[in-house]
Amino acid sequence: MGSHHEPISPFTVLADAKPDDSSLPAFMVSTTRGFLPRADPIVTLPSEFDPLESILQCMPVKTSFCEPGLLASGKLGETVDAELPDLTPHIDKYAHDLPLMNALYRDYSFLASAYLLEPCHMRFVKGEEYGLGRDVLPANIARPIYRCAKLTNFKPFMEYAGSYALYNYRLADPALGLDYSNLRLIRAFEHGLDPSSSEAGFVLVHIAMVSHSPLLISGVMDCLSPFTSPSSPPFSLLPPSSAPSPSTSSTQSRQTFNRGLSKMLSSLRLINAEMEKMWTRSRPRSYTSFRTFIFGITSQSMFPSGVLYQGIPEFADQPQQFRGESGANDSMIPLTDNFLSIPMPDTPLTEILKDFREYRPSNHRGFIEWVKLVSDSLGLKHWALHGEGGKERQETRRLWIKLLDQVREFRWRHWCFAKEYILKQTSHPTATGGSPIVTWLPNQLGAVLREMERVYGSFGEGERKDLGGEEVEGIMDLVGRQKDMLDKEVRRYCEERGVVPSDEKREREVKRETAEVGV
Ligand code: HEM
Repeated sequence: MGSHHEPISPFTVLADAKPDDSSLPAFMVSTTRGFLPRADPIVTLPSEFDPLESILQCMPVKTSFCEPGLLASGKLGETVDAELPDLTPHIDKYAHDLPLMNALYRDYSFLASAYLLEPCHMRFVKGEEYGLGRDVLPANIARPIYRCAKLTNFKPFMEYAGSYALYNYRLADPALGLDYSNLRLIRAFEHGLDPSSSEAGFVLVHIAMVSHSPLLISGVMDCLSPFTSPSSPPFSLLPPSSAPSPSTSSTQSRQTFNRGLSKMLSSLRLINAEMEKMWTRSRPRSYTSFRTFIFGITSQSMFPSGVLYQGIPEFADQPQQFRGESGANDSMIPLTDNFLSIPMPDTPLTEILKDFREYRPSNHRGFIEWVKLVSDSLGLKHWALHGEGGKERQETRRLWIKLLDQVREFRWRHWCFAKEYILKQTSHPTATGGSPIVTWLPNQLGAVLREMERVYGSFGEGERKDLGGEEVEGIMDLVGRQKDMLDKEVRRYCEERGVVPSDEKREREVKRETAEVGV
């Protein structure tokens, strides 16, 4: 566990999201908008892009006029090939307006995914296997999406934040703000332009959850401020044996730290409560039909060798592979994982987790990495749980366990979603982001459950009793039960689907983690 006394250079989290400044990227972390874009997404494109707008309006299975659109009859591909001009030359005129570039990136990425996956959708609705998608993206989509993606720093394929979810809402009445009933989708594949549809509900629940992220971010910043601000009094992060007795400044710093943790906890509770509403806002049986369009082009049977982007010399005629949109690209849980230094097992599945973290706005990525750097290099977890601090330290421990419990709750509910929305509905083995569906989510959920037991077990018996009695004990009882349940469920799904669970491998991992990561 490292100790570090040099101040770490600060990361700028905006206190004013500057919604009118179009020279800044659409996505920058702020304490007012959190991980949402700095301003509500741009809906209307300049008139040069009318041909794009017109195809996108006619595209969904059910259009905004409630008529069957191009995807209902499988006519999107031929319409794009026959009617869409290459509008790339118009892009550079607006290149200074980064939020507009983001809107164009969103719109071209919707078109690209619909174009590539349309044949799979047509087979799916007939009850057949997905088969193969189109493996060539024509220049009239490839060139403009490549250009906008370069300007906005996204991959030239649909992403969760920049396109499908967080840059895809408008307010029905601007005066009513981000209230759920006021949110509408800008683009959709299936029935999503109807706000009561499952497609709309699926996307809008993500947005409603992220609307609670400002408090999470400001909690993290409050916690880290004594460590990262050069003007604050330094306090000890040394192991307990060599730590000096608590001084006023360290007590005050711990109080500040605990206030930050409480903010994070309030935010995560709101986020989890919003997530629970998914069950009614988006129905499990409807998920697999709009999901066809959000698959990626890596590790998917529909694109065994990826996709050739026409007209992009930089790609040198080599097929490209990108992960599909996935909540795995959301930033709230990765932020909390990094802040709490939750160790992930050293498995190929964790490599997928790291890869997912590449698919997000660059400012989000920078922030999450900065939090990891601060947390790891200062040995924050060790100080929080075992550093000096008297009764304030007990409070830190209580809050830390409750924060871990929120991450557990998120991942447990998420595993329940995966069972009901995916495993019960389809045998396709990979999720939209290209992760193996039976084992990937349990990889991280299992890691959190084990971390909770490890952290709790690192307190002395008397200290545990003093942690707040039944609430914390109740949390830990649940952890034990869920660990057993998860193991049994994963084993059963693996058996049913012929996936190798590699229990021995898992046991080896647990042993290694326990040996390596003392708290
Ligand atoms: C019906 C609802 C949902 C389903 C079926 C679902 C499905 C999935 C699947 C299958 C994955 C695995 C990665 C991949 O795509 O390949 C995943 C990952 C993830 N999703 Fe969702 N998701 C749902 C809702 C949400 C919501 C509302 C959020 C909120 C932000 C979210 C956040 C995440 C996160 C953070 C991960 C990474 C998990 C981890 O780190 O352990 N998901 N999701």
